[in-house]
Formats: sequence, structure tokens, C-alpha cells
Amino acid sequence: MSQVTLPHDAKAGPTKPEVRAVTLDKLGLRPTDHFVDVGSCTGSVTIEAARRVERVTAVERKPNRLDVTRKNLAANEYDADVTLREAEAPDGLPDDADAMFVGGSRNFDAVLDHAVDTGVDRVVMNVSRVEPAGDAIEAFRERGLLSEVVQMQVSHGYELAGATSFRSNNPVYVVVGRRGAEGL
Ligand SMILES: C[S@@+](CC[C@H](N)C(=O)[O-])C[C@H]1O[C@@H](n2cnc3c(N)ncnc32)[C@H](O)[C@@H]1O
Repeated sequence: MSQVTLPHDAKAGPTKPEVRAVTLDKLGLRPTDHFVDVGSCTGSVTIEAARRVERVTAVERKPNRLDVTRKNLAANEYDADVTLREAEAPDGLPDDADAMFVGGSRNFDAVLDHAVDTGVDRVVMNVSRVEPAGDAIEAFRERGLLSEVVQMQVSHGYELAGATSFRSNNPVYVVVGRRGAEGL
């Protein structure tokens, strides 16, 4: 299938392709999964997941951004049944999800509580700022979810004076959770 194309942009997104690759790997998506994207924004993660699983629910609190999710979905091929919900999670979260990506951090304690209460098997949260990353790690640990933390820093090459130099993106902390995890 072709690469994800995002003709429409939104202020907060998208999750960068290399970060998506690691995030999706850690989510361990299976064809029969129901996947939830919390804070879908440009829809980049929603679209990638919709190519791997049966069902996707995308939840986004900002109506204009949910519209961007919808438009970018329409510009891509995928097979999943995708539901879009304008809500601020934990509102709008389904009760039968298998895997969840938390890209939007508002109410993340309540979002993680919902994941635990409804038996979500795999949860990944991406955070770019250090202190919130620490809070997220602790929240995963307290709920018995914490399985792994990956810090990623991606740099892209560019031509400089006839050679190749690199520009780096901000680091991202990928907090990986599994139901019944034993901690780090
Ligand atoms: C960093 S962006 C996510 C980027 C997205 N993964 C993408 O590739 O476009 C965070 C988004 O989450 C949304 N958001 C934050 N907290 C939320 C919540 N509790 N429920 C729903 N949306 C939320 C914000 O409005 C924002 O659009």
C-alpha cells in the first residue's frame, strides 16, 4: 500500500513518520483488533492503524481537527471500519478496545483508568516534554501497565557545503504499556 498521505494539516500534528513506525510496532496491532486513537488530529496514526486492524475509533476534542482526520482518511486507502468521535477522552472512548494510542494528553489519568477498567491490552502514549513524560511514566507504573519507555530522537540529513549534515527533531518519549506488565 502507498505511504500515508496528509494533504490537510492541523496545528498540533502530525506524529512524525519515524515516530509512528516505532509507536505502531510497540502497539503490536493484530488484524482483529479494535484500535483507539486518542487525539487523532491529522489522522496519521488513525490511517496507519486502519491499514492493519479491523476497527478503529478516532477521538478528537477539536471539531476542526476531527474534520482534518476525516479529510485525510478520505485521501488514503484502508480496509478498517473507522468511527470518528468528537469528544474529549475519556468521553467517547469505546469499552471494547484492544489497543490504544494516547497522542493527546488531556485527562490522561482518566483515559488510562478507562483503559484498565475496560481491559485494553496494549497502550502507548507519546510525550515530547520531559516533566509530562515523567508524569505519564508514573501513571503507567501506578496502574501496572508500564512495560517499556523508549526515547527517540530523529535527525534528517540535508546537503551542506557539498556534504551531508543533520537537523534533529525534538526528542519523543514513547511510553509503552501492556496489561499485566511487570514494570521496567
Ligand atoms: C499532538 S496531537 C496528536 C497528533 C496525531 N497523532 C497526528 O498524527 O496528527 C494531540 C491532539 O490530541 C487532541 N487531544 C488532547 N487531549 C485529548 C483528549 N483527552 N481527547 C481527545 N482529543 C484530545 C488535541 O486536540 C490534538 O489535536
